[in-house]
Amino acid sequence: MHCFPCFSSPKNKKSSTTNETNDNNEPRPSDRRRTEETEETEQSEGTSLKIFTFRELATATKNFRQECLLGEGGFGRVYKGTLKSTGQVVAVKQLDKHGLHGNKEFQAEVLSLGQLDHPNLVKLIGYCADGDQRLLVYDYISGGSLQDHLHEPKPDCEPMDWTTRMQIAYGAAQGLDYLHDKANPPVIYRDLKASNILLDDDFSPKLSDFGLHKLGPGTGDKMMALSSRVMGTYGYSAPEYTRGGNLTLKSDVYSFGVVLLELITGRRALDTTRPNDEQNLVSWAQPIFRDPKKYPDMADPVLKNKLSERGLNQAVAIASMCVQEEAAARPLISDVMVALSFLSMPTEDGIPTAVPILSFKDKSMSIALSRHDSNLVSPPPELATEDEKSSTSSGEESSLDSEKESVSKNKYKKKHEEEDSSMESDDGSDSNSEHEKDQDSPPPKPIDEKNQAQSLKIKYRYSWEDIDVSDERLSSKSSQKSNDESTSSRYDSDRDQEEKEKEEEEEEEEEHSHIEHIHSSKTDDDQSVYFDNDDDSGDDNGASLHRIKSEVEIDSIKE
Ligand SMILES: Nc1ncnc2c1ncn2[C@@H]1O[C@H](COP(=O)(O)OP(=O)(O)OP(=O)(O)O)[C@@H](O)[C@H]1O
Repeated sequence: MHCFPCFSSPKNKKSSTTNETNDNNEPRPSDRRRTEETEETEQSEGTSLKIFTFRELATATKNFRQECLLGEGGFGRVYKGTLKSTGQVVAVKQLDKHGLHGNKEFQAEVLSLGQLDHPNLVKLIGYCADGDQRLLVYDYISGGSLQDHLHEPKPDCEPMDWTTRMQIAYGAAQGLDYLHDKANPPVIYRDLKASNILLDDDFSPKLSDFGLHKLGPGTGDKMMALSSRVMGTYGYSAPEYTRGGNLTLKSDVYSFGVVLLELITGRRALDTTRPNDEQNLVSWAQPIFRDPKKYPDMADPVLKNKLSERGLNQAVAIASMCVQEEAAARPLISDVMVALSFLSMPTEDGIPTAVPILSFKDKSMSIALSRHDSNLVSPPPELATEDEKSSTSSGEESSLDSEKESVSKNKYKKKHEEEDSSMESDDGSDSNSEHEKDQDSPPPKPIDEKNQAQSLKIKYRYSWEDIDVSDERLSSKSSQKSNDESTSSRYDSDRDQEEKEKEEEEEEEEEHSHIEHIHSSKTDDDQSVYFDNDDDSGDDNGASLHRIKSEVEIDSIKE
């Protein structure tokens, strides 16, 4: 049993002022007038967002009283409140004034935030823009943050069990996948960390604080110097972001990997109370990633063997993929999400009976769901030592995957081009053709629970691709160039192998003609662009990472 009430009481993290008589928060005459005129809260046109008066929110939070203060973050103070009109309990975020925007600008940003809706995101229910006051009103999430539960548990609270941890990771991955893959345009979270993952009463995670960077300090008319808010949070920020401000969807994947490591180890992303070489969680974990035998030593001691070694190995493997130095080598969050969906399966004894076998090779991650008693796990190729690489390739999972995964980036580049041209219809709708293809294919075949030798194989392929996009939301320009240069040199070296790969491709097609493609949960939209070019470069060095194709197959494990 976990005890959420431990974290339900309001807390004051940074503020020491009492707001009862805070002049700044005094309702303005115009607010009073509006409240008197309109009994009901206005609805923002075309959205479900409510427009609150300052007075309504002042009433809800007892005039922003200290006892209602939940805490203070990089964007301002957050108060717990109860809306008088509906009785709904809300969290009211009062944005700092130095990030102040004009009314129109603020509303445009808020309206786009209001479109985001997913069970694993904290729901924005409304806002207030009155005079120089900017407030956001969210659903109140009663269970506290992951940070509270993992790192600051109350003495009478039991530690979170393994399955719960994996379920939290899975839910957080779903929320992030929504922002990256489903939101249009995609949203880079920027500041994913344990304190921004709020937990509901049933431990369902909700990501908070997303999409606020345009409203907070560091933006707007009164631009501040590069603030800690803009630079993310140390210990969670991807190296490319910390070094040069290069921000992509893969920076979020890095931060996610750090959170997953926290869940696995029970350690903080940054813990200055530990010895020097253990203070930064990722730096501490990197050498261990190379030695799967040491994975059990990484597990949070409070879990005391109440976890499956296989599950642990797989979770560590996923985390190690996510926190790789090279952004391009990190998996997409959608792939991480699929892997975690298996690891988070609840079982009676808390030990999953089916765990995915992951393998990582040539920018490709395969996941096989197996009921075999295999503890095998392979770290990403970038992390494996030469010895490990060769031993992995002779292991069981290698027999599952090696034949398919030896195909190089160039070959997939070619395939992708073919797919692109065949998918583009006259009206430009490419998803329909795939949909039609799906309708023609045989219906999904369920996994046979009794067939121990059956596996579910999900395969994602990546390829380097020349691309020309300019969505600034996908990347900042500053240090993209170095990324592009390194990718294009790799791309060149691949060309030399073209003939060999052609042969491999033909062989592979023959080998797998018998495999029944039962289901594909991915659409062509998944062939997304994850890096954009340096617009200023004007050359064709900009190579981008594409996911070419995902497949889900049921196949027999070869013994
Ligand atoms: N919707 C919400 N429901 C319940 N509590 C919330 C909600 N949003 C924020 N809080 C709490 O309010 C406090 C301040 O949150 P906020 O997100 O502003 O800052 P933070 O996450 O602590 O720091 P940072 O701004 O650096 O991310 C935290 O304790 C947070 O858990």
